[in-house]
Amino acid sequence: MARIVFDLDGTLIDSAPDIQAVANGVLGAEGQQPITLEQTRKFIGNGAPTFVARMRAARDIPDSEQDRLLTAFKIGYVSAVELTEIYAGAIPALEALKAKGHRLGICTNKPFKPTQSVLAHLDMTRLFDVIIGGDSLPVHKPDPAMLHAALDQLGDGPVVYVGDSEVDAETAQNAGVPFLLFTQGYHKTDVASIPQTARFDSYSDFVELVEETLAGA
Ligand SMILES: O=C(O)COP(=O)(O)O
Ligand SMILES: [Mg+2]
Repeated sequence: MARIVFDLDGTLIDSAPDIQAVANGVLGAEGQQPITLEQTRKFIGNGAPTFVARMRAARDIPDSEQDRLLTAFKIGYVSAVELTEIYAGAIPALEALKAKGHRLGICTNKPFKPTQSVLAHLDMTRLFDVIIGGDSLPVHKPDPAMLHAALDQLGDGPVVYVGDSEVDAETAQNAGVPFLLFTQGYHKTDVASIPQTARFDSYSDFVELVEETLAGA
């Protein structure tokens, strides 16, 4: 049986509307204009500190405000669950993989507490044997240590990593594992230019794609 590890934001859940709302709450309290959903999607991927730095840069807020605004952002982030939606077909696909005996994990740059909150809110915690957040280790993706930590906790067996961004592709390359790219998430460049084993647009044929990838690995 295999170990299948997933990124979270932009891969299993469309969380950008919640992240945008938290960001705009922080900006509003500073007397700043809001950021758009499109900007939010571009700023996601490298964890909360980088998101806040990109948000500040969009509003010309100086570096000296980083720690204060990151603290405010993280406070709002823990309960930011109401606007997030699971991508169509993701839950049946995860359940089918589990039913086949595969072990599933999460490896996200989202901080651990908001990860726990949103997974619990969406009744998804039950699906995963390991959850590693962006602040669970001293380093985060694209450092392969997060993925290695998740894989170690899942035991033995072949591996697939599933994500939506350039950061995930780099993480998979750094860890030397096959990478499946979900094209509907928050990538910044053309999907064809992102290093990948294969890519998919919908979860309807995802289980077959995983089995093919495992067979070819
Ligand atoms: O929080 C982020 O920046 C990205 O989260 P992800 O790693 O689940 O895409
Ligand atoms: Mg992602």
